[in-house]
Amino acid sequence: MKTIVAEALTREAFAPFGDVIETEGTESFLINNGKCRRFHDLAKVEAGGENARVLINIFRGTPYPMPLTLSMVERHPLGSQAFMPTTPAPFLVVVCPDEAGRPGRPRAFLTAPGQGVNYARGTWHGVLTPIGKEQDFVVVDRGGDGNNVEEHFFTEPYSIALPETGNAS
Ligand SMILES: NC(=O)N[C@@H](O)C(=O)O
Ligand code: NI
Repeated sequence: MKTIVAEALTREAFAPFGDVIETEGTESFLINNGKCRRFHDLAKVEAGGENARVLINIFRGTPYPMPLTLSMVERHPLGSQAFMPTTPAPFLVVVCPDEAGRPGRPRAFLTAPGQGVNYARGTWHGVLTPIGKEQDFVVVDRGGDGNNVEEHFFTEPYSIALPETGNAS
């Protein structure tokens, strides 16, 4: 198996795949008579196709052993998909560039506590991957008619390792 080591998630590194959802380095302004700070327009929500609408969901993810055996990635051709953790624990994000309709070599990112991600429409990604314990996420994605998931199974799985030695499964 080829091993890929996760890198720290940054807005710049993730830009080809979507948005990093965090307050750091973003525009914000006070609302509610100064009692609330709005961190505004952090990610691009896309919902295309017939009868498209935006869904707000909660995903309760079960952790995966590390290093992760990545045998499949998927994408959503009709909309974006955002994952925002409700607890400040890091999780694993895996994405692939698209190469003529097939996923290229995966890239893995370890989020900082509290960071979320928004996969741009059609971005190849691994499924939700918490680390070490069950974690809830607010998930914003697309509902409506038509099929919004395409899966790709690798002929040879990849091993996705965390940057430090914390890869014990
Ligand atoms: N299938 C589903 O809703 N979840 C996946 O899209 C995922 O990215 O985890
Ligand atoms: Ni998905």
